[in-house]
Amino acid sequence: MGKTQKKFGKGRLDHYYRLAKEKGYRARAAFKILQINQKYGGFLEKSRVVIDLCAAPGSWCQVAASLCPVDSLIVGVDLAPIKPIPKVIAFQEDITSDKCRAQLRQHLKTWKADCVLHDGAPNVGTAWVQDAYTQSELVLQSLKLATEFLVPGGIFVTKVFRSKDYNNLMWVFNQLFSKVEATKPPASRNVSAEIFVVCRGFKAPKRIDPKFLDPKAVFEDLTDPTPNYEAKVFNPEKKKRKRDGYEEGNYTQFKTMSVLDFVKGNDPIAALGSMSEFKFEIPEVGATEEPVEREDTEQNEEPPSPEELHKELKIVKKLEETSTEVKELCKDLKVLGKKDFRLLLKWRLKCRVALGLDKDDEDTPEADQDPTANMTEEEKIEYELQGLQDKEAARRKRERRKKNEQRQKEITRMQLGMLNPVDIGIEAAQVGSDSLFSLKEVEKSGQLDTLARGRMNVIVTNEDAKKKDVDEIEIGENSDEDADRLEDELDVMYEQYQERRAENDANYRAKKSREEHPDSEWTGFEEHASESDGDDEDDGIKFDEDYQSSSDPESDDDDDEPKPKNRNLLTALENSDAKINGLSKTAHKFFGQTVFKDIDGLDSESDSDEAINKIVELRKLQDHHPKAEFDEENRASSGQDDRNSFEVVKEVKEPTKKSWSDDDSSDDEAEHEGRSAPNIDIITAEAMTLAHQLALKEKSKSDVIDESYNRYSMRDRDGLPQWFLDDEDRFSKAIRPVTAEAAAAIKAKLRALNARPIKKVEEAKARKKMKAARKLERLRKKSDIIIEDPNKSEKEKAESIQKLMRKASKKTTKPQVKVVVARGANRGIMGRPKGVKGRYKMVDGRMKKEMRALKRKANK
Ligand SMILES: C[S@@+](CC[C@H](N)C(=O)[O-])C[C@H]1O[C@@H](n2cnc3c(N)ncnc32)[C@H](O)[C@@H]1O
Repeated sequence: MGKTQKKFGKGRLDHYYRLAKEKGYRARAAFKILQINQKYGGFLEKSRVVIDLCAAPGSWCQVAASLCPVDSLIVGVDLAPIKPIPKVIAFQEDITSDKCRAQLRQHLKTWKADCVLHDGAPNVGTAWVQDAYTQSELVLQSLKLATEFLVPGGIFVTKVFRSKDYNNLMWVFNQLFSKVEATKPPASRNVSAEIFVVCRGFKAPKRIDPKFLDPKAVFEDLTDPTPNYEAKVFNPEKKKRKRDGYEEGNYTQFKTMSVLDFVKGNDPIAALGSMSEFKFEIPEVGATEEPVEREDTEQNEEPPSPEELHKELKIVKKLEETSTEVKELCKDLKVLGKKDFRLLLKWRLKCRVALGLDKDDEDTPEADQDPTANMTEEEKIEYELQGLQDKEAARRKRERRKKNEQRQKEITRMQLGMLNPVDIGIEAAQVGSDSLFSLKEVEKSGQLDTLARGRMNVIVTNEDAKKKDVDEIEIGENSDEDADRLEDELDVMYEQYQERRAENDANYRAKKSREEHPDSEWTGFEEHASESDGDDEDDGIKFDEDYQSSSDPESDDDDDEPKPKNRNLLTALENSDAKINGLSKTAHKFFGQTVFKDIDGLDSESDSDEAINKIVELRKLQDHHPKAEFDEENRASSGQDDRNSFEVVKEVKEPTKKSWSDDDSSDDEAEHEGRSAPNIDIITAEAMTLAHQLALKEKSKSDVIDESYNRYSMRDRDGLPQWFLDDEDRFSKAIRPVTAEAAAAIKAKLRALNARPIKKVEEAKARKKMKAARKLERLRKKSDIIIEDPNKSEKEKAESIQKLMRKASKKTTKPQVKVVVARGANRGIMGRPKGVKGRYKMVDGRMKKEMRALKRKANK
């Protein structure tokens, strides 16, 4: 098989490749040094001694041999053998070895080099095994040789790669040379990360700090001193293969640390991010791979003795907070989640208090570290005021959070039917004032009976009545402030992580928007109560608008402003004139829908809930005929209500069979327009299975309701962080059965959906149709005129119409535009080019190429 030539990237055999062949250079790299030499004043022409490090196959040596003065000494060295070059001494050696240095010395004798060239790159030669050094280390090694052999004022040319080490290298070059410039000769491919640094004016210091030439010192000095371990929680680093091997002296990925170091260290997050285990042992000297800076011991202070450490460890172990859970968590830090980290951080704070490193907020005598000691009277007052304000704000925030959590919990329970109103009152009273309301308030307002009798949506709280109790909650929480702060930071990071995900992941965005606009079913009045502008008088209890805004546990966190205090606990609304024909506004709106318009008697004042219940029942029976005449008997008004029955009323779709059908044509959509409930489309195999089961009467409604009460539906979500809930929603959910038929149905449905033309095509077709219709209309009008013309005979009329029709059916073709490339005879001419008829367009020959290049650039 013949050799195939690569056409792209580095493998492309380009202009310089051919030129090198032409000129007899061993590599196209020759042009790089030629161009550098030209740019920097032809230094090779003035060099009598040149050392070429990493010279194989030897093109730089060839250039040097051709440019340097006739009797110059040119020495080339490489790991790979270099075929002999006239006027060049070449030998095979590793430039990082002492042997190489010795050989160079041997060849140079007492001379010094005017110029040291280095074009080394690991893994490009043939000596793969020896090529252990990284490019930057190789550069530093070559610099080392250069500093040894260069004359004062000499030139060092080296190749470097743009990497994180680049700046460090440049810094070192600048210390040793008076002029340092980076350049990329045209012969160097743009796709290559290489650039060349030309260091002129070697300073030839008498003594060079070995650190300047020590790869460890040069490349590690400037590494980020404080890695952000916190960020690692939500921004895990992309795992890279350890191509460089293990860290020096650390041949394991499992890192341990003594709990004492964790507790005493001032960067617990770093420890949590980098360690694998916290050991309940005293720290050995040098045992931790990453030495921990301690807050408690000053740099020059004596380290604690082993006895002291034992004592401290004992205290930590005996601490009440050092639970089995904490111990287990310490065993494998790499598998912990945010909640576990938080627990460990809290535990650390407690340990610090126990070890006397921190003071417990509760018994900290403020005078101990009185920051106001050096303040003027005015400053003191301001300081105190500020402190009070901060405290008040924090208290309010905590208070609201707790309140909301409690409310949320109770409302969820009530919605699930787990509580009746009396329970709520009792529970709230037990919990304290930080709940929905206090029973005393209810009693005072005289609404206790009303409350106990009926079902309610929301109970309004009286904020003032609670204030005195809130202070109690505050106790013991100050010590958690640090943990709170960390928690907040993590929450912010989680939000940012979600934003980033939303930006990059279209599926995620779609899912979110589905969550925001769910195709929820209408489940009765209560769900919509909050939307009805506080008109939900069904229970005789006013819906507090404030409540609505504060019921979102997240909404209040940023908002420290106190809410308006119009929270009268209960407001009797029996006499409210908001009722319309005996129905609440919501109910009135509902029965105002077209499906009810033929049902007589709904307007009558005597129509009460029982009649409505009957409607519901009737509709259930009639299912297919919602607009059927309502029996006279059923219209009779009757006694008192059982409002709960509304909750199960669902909108009945007209043709029932269509609700399960896969046909979602536009006609169908039009049919559904104007209805209150959305056109529910079955898109998952689970839903399809359920639909089949319901349709085949394998399952009843009550079965479905029963199934919805499972261990997942009763989950307590209050107070849990969003990231946790998101995870739960993803992984901890009921697995619904799927039948093969349902899966096949969904598959077929999706196939049909995909087979449909896209919107644009449909639109284009519609436009075409519309144009044709207009044309036809115009023709019709014209032919009408012809027919009505009294001066024409019937034959003439027929002919004229036929002519019209022929003209209309004639296909019109767009005039073609001829593209003329402006080259050769056409270049630079004004006006129509010779021999071109009709419409034409002059184009630049390069345009196509350039457009492509621009596109490529934009895509990068
Ligand atoms: C890009 S080539 C040099 C091309 C050369 N300048 C020319 O014009 O022909 C890089 C060379 O660096 C050499 N090299 C890599 N590591 C080396 C080392 N430690 N000691 C000596 N040579 C090394 C490789 O063997 C390879 O031949």
